[in-house]
Amino acid sequence: MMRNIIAANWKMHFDLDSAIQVASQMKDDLSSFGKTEIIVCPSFVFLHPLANIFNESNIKLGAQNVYFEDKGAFTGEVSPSMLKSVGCEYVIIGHSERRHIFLESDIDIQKKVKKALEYNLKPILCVGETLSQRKEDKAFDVVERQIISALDGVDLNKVIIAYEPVWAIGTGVAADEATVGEMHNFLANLVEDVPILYGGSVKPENAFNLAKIDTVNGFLVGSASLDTGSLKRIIVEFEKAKGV
Ligand SMILES: O=C(CO)COP(=O)(O)O
Repeated sequence: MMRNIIAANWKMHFDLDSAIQVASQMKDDLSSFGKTEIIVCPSFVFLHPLANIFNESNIKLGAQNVYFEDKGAFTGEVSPSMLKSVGCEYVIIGHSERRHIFLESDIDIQKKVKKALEYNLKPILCVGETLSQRKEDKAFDVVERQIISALDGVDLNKVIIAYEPVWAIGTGVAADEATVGEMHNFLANLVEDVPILYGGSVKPENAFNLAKIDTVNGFLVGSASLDTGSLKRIIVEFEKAKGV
């Protein structure tokens, strides 16, 4: 049975007080979900306090980035062992905002995936095409290249993939079900037995229909994950669609 996973990407939101408040609320409100794995990915600076909150709950902790060296003179970077030491189990790697705003290359992302796994930190690898790549009919080539490059020689058992079409992120309009289904089926053939999440404007209103797609094994949720109520409704819709 494929795992069901809902991951929350908080991006660069909240201050310490509000992060603690929302996390505590999530711990209380989301503890009844047993069939869906829940992963919350806050800013680096909130990882440690949130690890204490989620301790002994069903919510796991993820970071939003990691560096590909063990340690050393890399001002401003965060190593996998640092993340492990504060109770982090997962890490988002290759998010489109990292690729496009911070110019991370496929090679950077490959190195990050490998280094994370060396420390038993589980990567949530993000892939996805831009609008112009889709218009030029290159979506499948782009996503395949991103996957093959990032996962070259990697033990797939510990990896989660998130398909996030860049043009659907933060727009309020998710990719339609046919588009998501087509890409998820393609990915499921490319990397068998790896959970594949969809991300890009997931909200309570579209979660059910997206979750109806067999090869959608969960969601990576941005803005709708900042509010416990909407994240809970997404999980409810997801579980309803999956019949779990
Ligand atoms: O980038 C995303 C999750 O990683 C998606 O963000 P939104 O859900 O805000 O579109």
